[in-house]
Amino acid sequence: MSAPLQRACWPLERLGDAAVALAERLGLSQAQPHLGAPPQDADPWTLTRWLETLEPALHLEFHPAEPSLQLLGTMLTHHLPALALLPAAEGKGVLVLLRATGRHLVLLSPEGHAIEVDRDEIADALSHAAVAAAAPHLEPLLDLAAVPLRRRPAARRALLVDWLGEQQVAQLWRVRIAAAAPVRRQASHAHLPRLAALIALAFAAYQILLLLSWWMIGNGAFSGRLHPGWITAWTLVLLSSAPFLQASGWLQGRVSIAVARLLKARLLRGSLSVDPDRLKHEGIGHQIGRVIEAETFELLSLNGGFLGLLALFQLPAAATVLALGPGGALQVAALLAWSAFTAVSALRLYRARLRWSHRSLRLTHDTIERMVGNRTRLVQQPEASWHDEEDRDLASVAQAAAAMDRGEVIMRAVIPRGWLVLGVASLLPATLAEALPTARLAVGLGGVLLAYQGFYLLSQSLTQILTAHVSWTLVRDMFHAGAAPPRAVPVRPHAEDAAPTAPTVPTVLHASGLGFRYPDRAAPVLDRCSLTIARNDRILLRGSSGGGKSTLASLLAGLREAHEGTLLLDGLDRHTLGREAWRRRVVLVPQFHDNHVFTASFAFNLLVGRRWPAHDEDYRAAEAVCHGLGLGKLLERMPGGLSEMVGEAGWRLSHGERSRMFVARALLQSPRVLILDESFGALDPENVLRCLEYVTRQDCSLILISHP
Ligand SMILES: Nc1ncnc2c1ncn2[C@@H]1O[C@H](COP(=O)(O)OP(=O)(O)OP(=O)(O)O)[C@@H](O)[C@H]1O
Repeated sequence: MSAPLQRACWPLERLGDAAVALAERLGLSQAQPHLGAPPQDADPWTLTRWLETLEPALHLEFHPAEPSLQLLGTMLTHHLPALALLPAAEGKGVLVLLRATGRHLVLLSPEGHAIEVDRDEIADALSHAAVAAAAPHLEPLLDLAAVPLRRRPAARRALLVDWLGEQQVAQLWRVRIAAAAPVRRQASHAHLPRLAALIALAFAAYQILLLLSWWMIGNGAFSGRLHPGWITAWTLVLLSSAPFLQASGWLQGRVSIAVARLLKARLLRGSLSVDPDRLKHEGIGHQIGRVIEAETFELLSLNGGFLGLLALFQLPAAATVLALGPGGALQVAALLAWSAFTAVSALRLYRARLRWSHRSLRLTHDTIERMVGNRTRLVQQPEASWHDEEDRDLASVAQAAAAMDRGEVIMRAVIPRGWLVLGVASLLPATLAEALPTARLAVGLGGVLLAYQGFYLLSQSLTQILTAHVSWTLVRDMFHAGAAPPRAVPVRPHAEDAAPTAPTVPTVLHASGLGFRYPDRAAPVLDRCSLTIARNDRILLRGSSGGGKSTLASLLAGLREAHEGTLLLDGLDRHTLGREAWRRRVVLVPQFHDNHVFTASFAFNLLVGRRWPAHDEDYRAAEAVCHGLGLGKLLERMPGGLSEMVGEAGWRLSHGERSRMFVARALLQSPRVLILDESFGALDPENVLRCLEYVTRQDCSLILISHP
C-alpha cells in the first residue's frame, strides 16, 4: 500500500467516526459524539446493519454494494461518495471516498485531510483478497503470450475481469443523503440554489441580448441607415443569445431530475411512514389518487416554475419598453390592470381546480371500493340500483370539470389575446393625437408584442403552478411524514444491533403506563399497561376478542405510538433509536389479513426483510427455517423450489403454508423480540407443535398471541 493510501485509511474500529466525518464533509451533520465501534470481526452484512443504526442521526443512507471486478471501476468513478472496506491482507480498514478527479480519487483521511490517490491503486487494494488467488496463474500466461511489459497491467486486468466474472471482489457502501434529511440540506447537496441562480442569469442574458438585437435592427431600419455593419452586428447579437437559451434549457433538465429524485424519495419514505390507521381509514382509492396527484405535482410545478421565471423577466422588460414608447403611462397602466385581471382569473381557476380535485379523488376512492366489493354488490344489491351512486358522482365531477375548463379557457386563451386588444387600444390615443414617426410607433407595438408573450407565458405558467399547488395540498402530508422525526438524536449503537445473539442486559422491552385510543373511539383500548420482557422470555398473551392484543403488539413493534406512558427497547425510546432500528429488533408477524404475499419468488417473500438481492448464505438460512417450520415438503413440491413464483399470479400457497411463510420471513430477520399474532391458527395440531417447538428454540424473546 502506498504512503498516501496508508494515510487515508481509517482503522475499522473507527468506522462510526469515518461515517460522521463524511456526514460533516457533506454539510449534513454537526460534530457528533463518539459513536462507538462496530462489533469485532463483523462480516460485511453485520457492518451494514451497524451502519444503518447511524443513519437517523447522520441524515445519511448507507447502501451496500458488492461489485464485480468489472463494475468496481465504474463504482469508484460514478457512485461516490462511498465508504469502502479494505480486506484483511491490506490491514482491514475503511476508506472514505469523496469524489473522483480524472484518474484519481479524493479520500478523506482520519486527520480530516483530502488526499488524492490513483483510482487503479484503490481498486487493486479493495479487490486484493479476491484477486490474490488468481494472480499466481497470470504471470506464466503473460510470459507464454510474450505480452510486452508496458502492456502487462492492462492485460492482467482484462484477464482477471474475464476469470472472475460476476464474482464479488470488494465491499463498499454507497452514501446517499437520506430522503428524510431537511429539504434545505438536500437541495443544497444537489446544488439546486446554484443551478437556479445560473438559470436566472442565463434567462436574463438571453433577454437582454434579444432586446438589444431588436433595438439594433429597429434603430437601423427606422432611421433609414441600414448599414451592412448593423445587420452583421444584429446577426451576431442574435446568434450569441442562442447559447444562453440552450444553457438554461440544459440547466432546467438538471434541476428537474434532481427535484424529481428528491420528491420521489421523500414521498416514498412518507408513504411508508404515514400512520397505518390513517391509511386504512382513507382507503386504497384515496392513496391511488394521491399517487396520481404526486405525478401531477412533479410534472407541472417544475415546468410551470420555469415558464413563470421567463414571464417574470418578460413582463418588466415589456413595461419598460411601453413606458419609453408613445403610449407611455397609459399603456403601463393598461398592463398593470391586465395583470390584476390575470391574478383574479388565476384565483378563480384555483378554486375550481381544488373543487374538481376533491371530487375526483372521492370518485377514485369510491370506484376502487366498488371494484373491491364488486362480487358482494352483485349478489346483495338490487340490479336496478347498481349504478345510482356512480351516476351521481360522475355528474358532480363533470360539473366541477366544466367550471375548471371555463377557468382554463380564460387563462390560456383570453388573457394573452385580450391583452393584444387592450394593448393596441391603449396605444390609439397617442396615435390619434399626433402623427407618430414610424420608429416611435414600432416601439409602442413592440412593447405590446413583448407583453403579449409575457402574458402568454404567465397564463401557461399560472395554470400549471396552480394545478401543481392543488396537487401539493393533497400530497404534502405524505411529504412531511417522510421527514426525520424532530427528536432524532445521535445514538450510540450497541454491538448487539449487529450481533443480536450476543449476551446483553436481561431487560429487552420495558413498558410502563401505556395508553392508546383509536381516533374515533371514546374509550381507550389500552389503559396504563405495563410490562417487562427479558431476554429469551417466552410469553403467551391471551384475551378475549377485541381486548386489544393486536393493538398492544403494534405498539411494541413500533407500528403505532402510545398516547401515554413510556416504552423502551434496550433502554432507548423509539425516537432515539430510530424507527427502522426499532422495527429490525422487534419483529411482528401480524394477523393473516394484515400480511401479504408478494407476487415474486418464494425466496424473495422469505428474505425481503433480511436482504435482497440475497446471498448464498441467505438462501441456506431460508431453507433451514423452512425445514424447521415444516415447509420442506412444499419446497420439494414446487418445481422451482425457492425460486418458484408465488402470490396471486403464481403458486397459490395454502392458508397454513402462508402463515408459516410469514413466520419464516420474520425469523430470517434475526429479531431480538418476535411477536406472533395468531400465526398458527390455520395449522393442524401436529404442525402447531412442530412450529412452536421451532420458534421457542430461537435465540430471541417471544410473544405469542392466541385466543383462550
Ligand atoms: N383502526 C381502528 N379504529 C378504531 N377501532 C379499532 C381499530 N382497530 C381496532 N379497533 C378496535 O380496537 C379493539 C381492539 O382491537 P384488537 O385488534 O387490538 O383486539 P384483539 O384483542 O387483537 O382482538 P382479536 O383477538 O379478535 O384479534 C377492538 O374493539 C377493535 O374493533
